[in-house]
Amino acid sequence: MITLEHVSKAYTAGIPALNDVSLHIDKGEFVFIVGDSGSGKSTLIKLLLKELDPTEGVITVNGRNVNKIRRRQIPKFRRKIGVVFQDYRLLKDRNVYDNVAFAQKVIGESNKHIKKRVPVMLSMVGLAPKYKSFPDQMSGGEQQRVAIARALINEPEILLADEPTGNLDNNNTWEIMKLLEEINNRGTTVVVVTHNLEIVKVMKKRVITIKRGTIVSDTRMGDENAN
Ligand SMILES: Nc1ncnc2c1ncn2[C@@H]1O[C@H](COP(=O)(O)OP(=O)(O)OP(=O)(O)O)[C@@H](O)[C@H]1O
Repeated sequence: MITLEHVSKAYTAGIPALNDVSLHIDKGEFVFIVGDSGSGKSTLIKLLLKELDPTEGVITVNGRNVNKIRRRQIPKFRRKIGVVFQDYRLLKDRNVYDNVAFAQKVIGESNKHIKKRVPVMLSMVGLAPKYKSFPDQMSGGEQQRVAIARALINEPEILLADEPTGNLDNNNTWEIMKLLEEINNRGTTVVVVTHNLEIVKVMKKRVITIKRGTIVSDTRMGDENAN
């Protein structure tokens, strides 16, 4: 599903942001990526989305060698990857329905299909009654749910979440984590970048820790019992 083989990324001369990283994430896994600020987590996400190219190494996502994807093939490649960010990135001048529908419009889905599909996604994230609300009228947790619905509406195989609970209080953080777990239980591979070690501890998933651009540990549920 996701494979990195000896991947490095240097922005400038000096210590690379990622340094000889190899990892494999299987279809259906739920993985946390943790590490201090500046350790290379966002760089890794950008490489997976082909927003950046590696300086060295091979990246495979959904069976495609990302290095070999041509510029014009990038939109199609990204369709199979849902992404959510800390700051939600919703369209402020569009309501909830339109924000979610937008992801389908850009890939040319028919209005008929969109009208059926958007309410299904909004129900899944618990926001069906709020379809007419605008982002500014919603809590952070609700906005993140809209972002998740938008990320999933085109049925991606992978959901990448970069600090999805970074702006949320404790309650909303757990609600979003439960939702991500549910999405994973339905078969989507979920990769969550976070600073929040509390959630990582409680969720008991695979945890990849990055330090100064290198993977320093990769543990699975239950491994931590040894400590
Ligand atoms: N566009 C860029 N140009 C030059 N250096 C960059 C660029 N983006 C990131 N870096 C550097 O690469 C390293 C890794 O950054 P990255 O954003 O991947 O870290 P991070 O783990 O996501 O940090 P944070 O948790 O603060 O978001 C840092 O030293 C950062 O300063």
